[in-house]
Amino acid sequence: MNSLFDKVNQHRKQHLPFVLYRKPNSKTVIGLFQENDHLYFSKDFHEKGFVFAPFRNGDVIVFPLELSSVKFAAPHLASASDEDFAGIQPDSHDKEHFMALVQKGIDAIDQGLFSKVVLSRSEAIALPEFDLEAVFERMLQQYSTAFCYCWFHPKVGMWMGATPEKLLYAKENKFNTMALAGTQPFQGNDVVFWQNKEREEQEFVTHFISENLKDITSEMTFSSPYTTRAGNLLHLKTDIEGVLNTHSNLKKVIDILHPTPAVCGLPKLVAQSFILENEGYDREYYTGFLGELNHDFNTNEMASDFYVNLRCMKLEKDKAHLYMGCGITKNSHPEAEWEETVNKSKTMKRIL
Ligand SMILES: C=C(O[C@H]1C=CC=C(C(=O)O)[C@@H]1O)C(=O)O
Repeated sequence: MNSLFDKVNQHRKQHLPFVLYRKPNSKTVIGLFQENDHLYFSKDFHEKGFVFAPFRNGDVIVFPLELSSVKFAAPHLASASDEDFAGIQPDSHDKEHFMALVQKGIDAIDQGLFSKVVLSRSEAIALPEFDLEAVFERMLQQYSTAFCYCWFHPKVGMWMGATPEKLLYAKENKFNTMALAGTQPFQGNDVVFWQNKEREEQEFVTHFISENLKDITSEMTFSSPYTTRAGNLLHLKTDIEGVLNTHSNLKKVIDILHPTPAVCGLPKLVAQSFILENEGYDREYYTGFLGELNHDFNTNEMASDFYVNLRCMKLEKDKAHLYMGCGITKNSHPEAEWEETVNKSKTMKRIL
């Protein structure tokens, strides 16, 4: 990792953009270093490079391959600990505010405005000392099955995260994605019981993908939902794969999938307006997506590999802003949803 971090430190000093990432279950860390400080935006996902997209429909930033240098590292990491972690306690004001927001979401569902909405909050924590290399290594070590990244652009800021959710992998006309939703803490048990609330919340996502990709695919297969672990949390997941038909292209698939009901809601546009009007803060890149665009940096093949930006934080000089949300359905309870965000906040708190 030393020479990779020499390059990172050089780039940070010169205020130049870079991204470091490691794919789920991979041992290789890839670094992409843009050699100027322009902000480039993708035009219909035709470029090759690394994209970073916000939650709201808007400009998708790309680090273009032809303007960047690439470096690899294969760090030796100690094995992760399973210790429970209490973490810094959030403010009681935040709790009241979030529970009121969840109640408003439940009321809107009862009034028939939408059937699911994903509501979130952000929490700032002080970081008097921050060692990027140490934090990044802890993230790799703790979350071997996540997509781990650190992304920086001098005109946007620094973001870091360890997300369990793939948005889309596409190569030629084949693709795969997942429906990930429903959360409970990992308690070391082999047999896990899921309530109807979580099952329904996850089925919404699977159903949305199946209904909406139908017109641009010629084949699609779905696994049964199964339990998957992300750090100290468990989720329900359905694997989805298929073949895109000739009416399709990458832009069309992304426009359909993003933002999925795992981070936004159903129907998508009403849920999104409710979020924008009521959450009371700007999600920016949280619940956006990021990843390789039209280029697999490991194999140099033409493929795209995008992840949803979850379990992430925005880093400022002496502060980190953490972001976490949860799917609200008619059966949600504000207190339980609050606890879920507290558990999700530990993903980043644990490595700081
Ligand atoms: C919106 C988040 O998680 C999503 C992904 C998995 C499980 C979720 C849930 O159980 O609510 C969310 O849909 C987040 O972690 O901030």
